Amino acid sequence: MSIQEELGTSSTAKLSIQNVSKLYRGARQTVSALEDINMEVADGEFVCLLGASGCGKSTLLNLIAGLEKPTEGSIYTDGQPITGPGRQRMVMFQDHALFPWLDVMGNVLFGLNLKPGLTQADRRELAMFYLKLVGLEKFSHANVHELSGGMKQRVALARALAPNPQVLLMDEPFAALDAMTREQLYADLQNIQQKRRKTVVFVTHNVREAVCLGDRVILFTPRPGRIHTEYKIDLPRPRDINDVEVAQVARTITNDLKLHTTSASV
Ligand SMILES: Nc1ncnc2c1ncn2[C@@H]1O[C@H](COP(=O)(O)OP(=O)(O)OP(=O)(O)O)[C@@H](O)[C@H]1O
Repeated sequence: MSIQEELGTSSTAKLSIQNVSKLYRGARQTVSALEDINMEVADGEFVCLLGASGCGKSTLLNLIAGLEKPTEGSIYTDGQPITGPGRQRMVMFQDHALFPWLDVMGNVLFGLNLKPGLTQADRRELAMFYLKLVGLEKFSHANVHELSGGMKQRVALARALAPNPQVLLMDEPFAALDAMTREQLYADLQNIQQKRRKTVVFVTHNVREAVCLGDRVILFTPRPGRIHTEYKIDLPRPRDINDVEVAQVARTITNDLKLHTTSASV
């Protein structure tokens, strides 16, 4: 594969989640984490999964990633059943999970090293392209411990984007950051999404964050997690989390959410 093909936007991914339930069977109890989930994610769509702690958001993300298997039902990408992890579905977690023994460039190269058909020079060029995209081109030789929390998450984002996956799965990636850093990352992520157009599934329990980022927000009920309501967010982009319109839509969703739980944040 040429570097030009690598840098092209991949654009045929679509997720289909059909009748998915997930039970965790323990020695003493069985937890029903998800029950009869049906949803589709269109190619290039940014979908936020929203709900209180324990409603199964991360479980669904792990099922889409292929890290776990549903107890019932199936998940398809481009019509093919997901049977395990794959390079077309990259995951980014709340904890950056960077390798401390590698520098910034080494971390971004990590996923690229597994890709066949690229020279080492191609890989370095691609890694630098993604470091530029997240605004860290001057930090390619920095060690992980020298970076702020926000910078670490930027490196994690560059590392997830570098293999050019069709689907990006993000599990509360900004939850541990301070408000100002988070706001900058909301702007950057929207900018990156405009340029690289991925199919994104983003887990959060922050209503405003979901409205700020999502094309669609899917609200889950608490255990067992079921889809309660879907909201199409038709606000213009780029959005700022402090926009009045974002706050208004968030207020509507929060009122719905309060009917089911008190532990989500606005
Ligand atoms: N490996 C596991 N073994 C047993 N139970 C689990 C496991 N993983 C998750 N659960 C249970 O499944 C339910 C859903 O958990 P999950 O982490 O998916 O929720 P969540 O909505 O992502 O929560 P949070 O917002 O707190 O991360 C919870 O009751 C949790 O305790």
